Amino acid sequence: MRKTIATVSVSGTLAEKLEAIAAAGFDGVELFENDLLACPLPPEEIRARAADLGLTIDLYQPFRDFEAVPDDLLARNLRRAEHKFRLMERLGTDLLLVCSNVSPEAIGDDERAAAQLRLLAERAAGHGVRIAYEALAWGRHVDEYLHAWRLVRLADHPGLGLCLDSFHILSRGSDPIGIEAVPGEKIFFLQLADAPLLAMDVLQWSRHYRCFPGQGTFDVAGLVRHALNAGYAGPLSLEVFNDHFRQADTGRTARDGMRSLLALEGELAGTTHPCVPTGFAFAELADDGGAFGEVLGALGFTRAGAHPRKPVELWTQGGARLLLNATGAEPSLAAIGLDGPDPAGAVKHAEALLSPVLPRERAPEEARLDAVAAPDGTQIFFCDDSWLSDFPPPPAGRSGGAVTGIDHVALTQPWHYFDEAELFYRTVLGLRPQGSLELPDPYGLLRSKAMSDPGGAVRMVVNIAQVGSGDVPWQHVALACDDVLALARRLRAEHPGLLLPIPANYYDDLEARHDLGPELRELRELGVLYDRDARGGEFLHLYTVTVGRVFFELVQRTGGYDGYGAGNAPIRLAAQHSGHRSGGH
Ligand SMILES: O=C(O)c1ccc(O)c(O)c1
Ligand SMILES: [Mg+2]
Repeated sequence: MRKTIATVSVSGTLAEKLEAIAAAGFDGVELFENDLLACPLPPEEIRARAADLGLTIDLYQPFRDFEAVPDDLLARNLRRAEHKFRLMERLGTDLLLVCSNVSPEAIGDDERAAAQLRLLAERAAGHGVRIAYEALAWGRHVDEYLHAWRLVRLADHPGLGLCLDSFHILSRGSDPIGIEAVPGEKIFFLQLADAPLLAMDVLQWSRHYRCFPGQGTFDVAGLVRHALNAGYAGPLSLEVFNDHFRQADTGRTARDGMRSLLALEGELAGTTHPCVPTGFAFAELADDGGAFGEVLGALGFTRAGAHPRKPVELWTQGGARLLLNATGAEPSLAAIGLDGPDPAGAVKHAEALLSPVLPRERAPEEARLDAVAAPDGTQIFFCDDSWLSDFPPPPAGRSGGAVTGIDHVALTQPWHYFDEAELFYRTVLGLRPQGSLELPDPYGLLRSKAMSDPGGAVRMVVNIAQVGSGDVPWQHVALACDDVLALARRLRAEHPGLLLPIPANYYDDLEARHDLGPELRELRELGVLYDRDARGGEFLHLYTVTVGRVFFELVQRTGGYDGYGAGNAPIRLAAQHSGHRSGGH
């Protein structure tokens, strides 16, 4: 299907927007009036610029507060419209979006509204222009798409049809099934936006929080399916008003929009995700050649081998595999390896969704591994077992340590790319969002979203870099343990400075909330955090101090616990900040 996007959806000047939109592969744009008014180029030149870039101008918008007005106002509104029609001729576009009247002067009279819309369509036809009428969710009298359709039917003019906008329909909880009753040729345009579920006035919600399909909670694909069933054959057009998108990189947002439409098309075609990962193959830590060794040794990891030609070491414990890559960089989490049934297919899928595929020679070892860059720059490798053969076989026998594998990894996104990250993990890796949280930090608020495969084998937590709190871009690797208390006991005895201290107040409160009995004393002594879910599943966890940007979490899940101890995160954040500050930062 043709893919278009409203110019309001991305940042920049109109010239920058058009360039980025074309580069992302869109076929055309909805030209937003403000972008035109603020543009120094005459309409003919905008038209030529778009054409040079291979873009059509599919629609001009919005035209406001036209219908259902007193007669004297109608004359003025028609004069305003005439000006738009002439402008549209110069722009070479033939579809004008008219949104339902929000003015207090509008009259709640369908006959009047329809007659005036018909008149508008007649005048427009004289300029080769058609009218797409859209019900805004906050329209004065028309705020529902089926009401708009009644007016269009009543007006009965071939140049008058509907503009359907998924936000206005789904934000009000209207059932989109009614779209199927509209003849496809009367749906002149289809605008798509998703949104997070927020309890607020629809106008504020629409103007600030819209996002691309797949980034929110609406079933946008389901709505599109109804439009296609009705016979709609026009473009799929993104129309997003979003405070973050207005500040983000233009090209990046445009590519993200295209990724969203490609994924939506895949959903419509019923293609299931080809390559959901089945587990963590490894996490790769970059350091300056020794920063992590001491911590990993203390945690019970063994250095299983070194790469014959690269400064990369493999450290293992149980099923957890960590690669230490002496790049000379600040200690950080550089890459994640994911196991899956079809690594080559996974890369092809990622590439089709516009993920940057990283050059082969940047693979951490010789096996033919492909990687793509996640939105925060972390390399994601798609693996089978072959990479292990680059290392000498690990020593036989179990290490006897408490760590059994990697439970989850947490990455930090720049705050204006949070939605991009969610879409990436959803569509490229096939993970599902588990929940979104806002966690208090001593110096700000941390937004956090957990994503997981259906079986919980691959869990990723996406955090937003904190604004106004010193911008600490921490990342962490959480290691699953079979006896976290035993490990904590050993670490407290042998490496007293390694673990993050937890305040006594936390345990006093824990005692009040849960009847933990003697276990509480042990948690308190060992500085282990605790959480319990509604079904009695339990989570015990603790943290190491931070090395560069990275810290380790040690976790133990029992009874089907599926969360991340979110209630404890503020305690951890405060402890980390105080460590940083007393540490001379
Ligand atoms: O917020 C608005 O005013 C507005 C304008 C045009 C649209 O197509 C829309 O969905 C909203
Ligand atoms: Mg709209």
